[in-house]
Amino acid sequence: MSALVVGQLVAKHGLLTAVRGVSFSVKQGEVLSVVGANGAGKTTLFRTLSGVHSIDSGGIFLHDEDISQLPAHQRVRKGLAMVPEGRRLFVDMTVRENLQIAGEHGRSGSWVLDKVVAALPALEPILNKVSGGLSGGQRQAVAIGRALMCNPSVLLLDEVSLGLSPIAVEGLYQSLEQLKKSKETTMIIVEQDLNRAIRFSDHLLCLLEGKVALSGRSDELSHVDITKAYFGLEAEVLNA
Ligand SMILES: Nc1ncnc2c1ncn2[C@@H]1O[C@H](COP(=O)(O)OP(=O)(O)OP(=O)(O)O)[C@@H](O)[C@H]1O
Repeated sequence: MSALVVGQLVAKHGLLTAVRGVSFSVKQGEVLSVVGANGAGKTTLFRTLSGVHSIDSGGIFLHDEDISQLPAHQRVRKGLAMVPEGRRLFVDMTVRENLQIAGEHGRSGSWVLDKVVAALPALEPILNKVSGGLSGGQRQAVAIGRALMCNPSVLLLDEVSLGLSPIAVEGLYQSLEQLKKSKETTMIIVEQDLNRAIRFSDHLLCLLEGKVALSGRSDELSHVDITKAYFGLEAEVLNA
């Protein structure tokens, strides 16, 4: 069963069409990576899915329900949560308070504080620390924890490893692997590291200038095809 179905989605910034008729679907418990060069439309697509950017046309269906006209907070209540690029935490509050507040605004479900801390072990030693003093990797773990506290059936992760040290990225992806194994949460991720995106996801969608240039099972797509779609190159150029 598909957790999320997106049909012919179009989104604009003024006169510029950033997302041009994008369609895809993700099954419950699967991971989809959205890749593409700078300006390909990934962030606009995510902001449109989460409801902070309005669509021009097309449809977004969460478990068969059309959510495309709902405001962002109602989408969260229906089970669609986003970890935005650049983490926005309440910096004067502790990690625990940040997580608890998120829990009050989402759906009710099995993701309570203890379960979130078990899934993201990096949170345990910092629960009582003020969020403003955390490292980048710690802040990112809190941002993911906050999204989980909303009990999402679909979690959107936009460049979660941006600006983190290699060790922090490794730790973060170990936690995400754990989450993936549980099959409880469908994930759609934007990840700049193409190899990591391929390894971590079940399916891959490559955007080029707002359109789907390539999509398929991550383990069935060749590096050449992905690179070609990513940069809009012809195969002959790559092989030259
Ligand atoms: N607020 C905005 N106002 C006008 N144009 C915008 C705005 N945000 C993005 N764009 C344009 O929309 C297109 C898609 O941008 P978007 O940020 O969605 O791409 P992206 O794939 O996420 O890129 P990046 O990897 O650099 O974040 C680009 O041409 C960009 O210049």
